[in-house]
Amino acid sequence: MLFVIKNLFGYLRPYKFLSSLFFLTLALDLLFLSLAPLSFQMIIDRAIVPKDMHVFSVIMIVLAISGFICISAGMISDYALAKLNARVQNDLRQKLFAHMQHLPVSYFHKTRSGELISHFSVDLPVIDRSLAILFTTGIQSLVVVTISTMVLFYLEWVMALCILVGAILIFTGPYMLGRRAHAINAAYKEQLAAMTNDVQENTKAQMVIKGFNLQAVMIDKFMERLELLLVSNYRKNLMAAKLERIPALCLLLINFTIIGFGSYLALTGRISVGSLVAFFTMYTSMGNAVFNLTFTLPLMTDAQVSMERIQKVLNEPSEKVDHSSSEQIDLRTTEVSIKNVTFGYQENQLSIKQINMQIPARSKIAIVGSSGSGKSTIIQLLLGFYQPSSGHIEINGKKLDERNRGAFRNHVGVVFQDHFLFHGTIAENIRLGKLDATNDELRMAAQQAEIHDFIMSLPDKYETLVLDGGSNLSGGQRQRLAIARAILRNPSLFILDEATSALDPVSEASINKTFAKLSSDRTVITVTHRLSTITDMDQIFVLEQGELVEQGTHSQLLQKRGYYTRLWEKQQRSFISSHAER
Ligand SMILES: Nc1ncnc2c1ncn2[C@@H]1O[C@H](COP(=O)(O)OP(=O)(O)OP(=O)(O)O)[C@@H](O)[C@H]1O
Repeated sequence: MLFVIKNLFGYLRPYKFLSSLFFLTLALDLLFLSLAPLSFQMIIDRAIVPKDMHVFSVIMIVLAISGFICISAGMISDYALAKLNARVQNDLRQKLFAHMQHLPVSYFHKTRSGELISHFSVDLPVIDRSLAILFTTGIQSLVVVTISTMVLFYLEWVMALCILVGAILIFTGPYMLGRRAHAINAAYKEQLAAMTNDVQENTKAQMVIKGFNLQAVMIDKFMERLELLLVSNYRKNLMAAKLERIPALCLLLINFTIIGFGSYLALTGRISVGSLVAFFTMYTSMGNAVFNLTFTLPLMTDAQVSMERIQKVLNEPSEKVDHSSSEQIDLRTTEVSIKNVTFGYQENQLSIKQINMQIPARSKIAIVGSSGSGKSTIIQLLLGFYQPSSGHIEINGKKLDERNRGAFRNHVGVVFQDHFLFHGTIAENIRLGKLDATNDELRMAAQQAEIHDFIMSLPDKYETLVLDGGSNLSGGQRQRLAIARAILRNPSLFILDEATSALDPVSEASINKTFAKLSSDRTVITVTHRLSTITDMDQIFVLEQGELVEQGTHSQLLQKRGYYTRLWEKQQRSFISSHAER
């Protein structure tokens, strides 16, 4: 509970004025609510029993004025809390999302996307609810209990002592269950995140599922997941019920004791009837407050787990990128050197072994090799997504990890194998390459990527909506948009990782010509399987099982009659046979 309260107050720190307004008005509101039962004693003992109309009128006027102040204060505190709560939620969403943007690619490779989504869809709403309830019911109940206890001690200390002991008993049960409740809640949230992940994966895989008729298999798999979630949910609900039920039982026991003992004191004339009524009224309001407090206990456990889950993401170290730095990199006069680089995604499994590559400025190089030979891994290392386990990469003669990676990436135009398009218009998607690009620049990039004519044939032209991931476009159209995005950036280094793999050979040759024109004074690194597209490259690096096995120009490599020649001849044979079949 303390952890939750400390965190919630931490979230309020930036809003000093609103917080002060809230707590001040809340205090006024609660002071009246807590002391109101005392008016029964005054009215009975000082007005009704002595039949004093004047005192009665004064008490009623004081009550009316206090009531007005109390209602106004309550309304202001509602307004302040509503605003505070919305701001805190907003801050947390912003903080979490901004932090995610700076997490390294390796984090996303090892974390299920459903897990991250569940922080927004499950954990943040829990914090929202806990803040609302703790700062209304929670604080209200706590203040009522504190003030009531003091007044009860003033009215009848022996009975008050009984209540205090009872109140301690009420919270002992939930306190002892705390650790177990935390574990159960954390397990439930993990299962919930796994289910979110399954649903997300399923929506993305619908074509494969329908194509392979896997609906029944998917439903069975999901049922297995739901089985686990069901058990976990049941445990969580049962624990929440226990956390509420145990205090409720204790409270009943105290009620019984207090009613009996209080009535006995009044019967034996040790306290006045007014005091007894005031005591019972005060005790009833205190009992309600204690009861409300017990309701907040399961929520506090829930909030603690959610806060810890969010904090875990926020504690993940960010990638070293400083976009604000003005470090200048000009690859037109420099080179890229990969020196003795070894790397494995897992410690005991190397994907790249002792690779050396010299890529001079303005050169066009290709990296080829069979599937899984490590081509894309080199690109990921080059972009600084991962750190080599030994060796290093130099850009412009300076180690990449000593450079400002943001500044370096500003000079790179990259087209990935999985070119992602965002939900938005075609223009917005291309403009991501250069946010301040003019419409003319945008059109020019689209023309160079040979997608302009297609865009103009659409009813909404550049304002056509691209659905999530570009699902309303063909693979080739998506690829061309991604190429236009990279061209618009006007980079000094093009990195093309299977950038034209979705295009037909004629379109691919045409786009390659565009790149050749564009890159006359730039460095181009191409990863490809189609050897026919790289015959005029300045240098070709051939990888096999993470090792650099050959390098040279196309003709030099053919003369070696090694691994490259075998790959080349294999592709030529399949090209000839596919043409012969037509
Ligand atoms: N994120 C990752 N986590 C763990 N292993 C990975 C990851 N990405 C790639 N690998 C492994 O690293 C090796 C090299 O993969 P890489 O993607 O670099 O090959 P590639 O030559 O680009 O293949 P392809 O031509 O099929 O795209 C493979 O064995 C692959 O399984």
